[in-house]
Amino acid sequence: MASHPETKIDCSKVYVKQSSFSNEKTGMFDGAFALVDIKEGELVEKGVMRRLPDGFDGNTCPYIFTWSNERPNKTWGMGSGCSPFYNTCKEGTANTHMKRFFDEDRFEIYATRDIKAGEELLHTYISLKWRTCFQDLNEIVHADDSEHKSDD
Ligand SMILES: C[S@@+](CC[C@H](N)C(=O)[O-])C[C@H]1O[C@@H](n2cnc3c(N)ncnc32)[C@H](O)[C@@H]1O
Repeated sequence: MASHPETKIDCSKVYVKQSSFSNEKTGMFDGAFALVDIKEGELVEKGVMRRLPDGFDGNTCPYIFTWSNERPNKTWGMGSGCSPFYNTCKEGTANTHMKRFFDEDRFEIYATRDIKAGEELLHTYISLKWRTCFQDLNEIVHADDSEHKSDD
């Protein structure tokens, strides 16, 4: 699909619909999906980040991004395009990775393996383990790990 060479936002390979993780038990929610086959290492989506006002507490909002390496994090951002709709999974299992350019307030999302058209796109949230609003989600994502641990 054609895009302007100077565009800062390109999510033309991605679409958003009801997530494959969504069901009556979890409640209905959306996710980002590959529109076309995407090769390992290929750019999936790129976009810009808009910083939220000082004092905004991102611990309470799951739709915005951790936008610094400082911990505890105080800088949060609103991502363009389909970026807010990517759901998450545990480390090492995601099919995409978000590269964050904090100095330029922009991001690029790359495929970590070949992705088929129609597959849900996932990346491991860097704040999954510590963000208050992800506490339940972190337990869901790592549920298998705790089952294995209790078996030990
Ligand atoms: C950044 S949003 C992702 C888009 C969101 N699903 C939506 O419909 O707007 C993060 C939220 O998506 C849901 N989510 C993300 N990954 C999930 C998963 N693996 N299983 C269940 N829910 C998930 C959680 O509600 C989480 O707080």
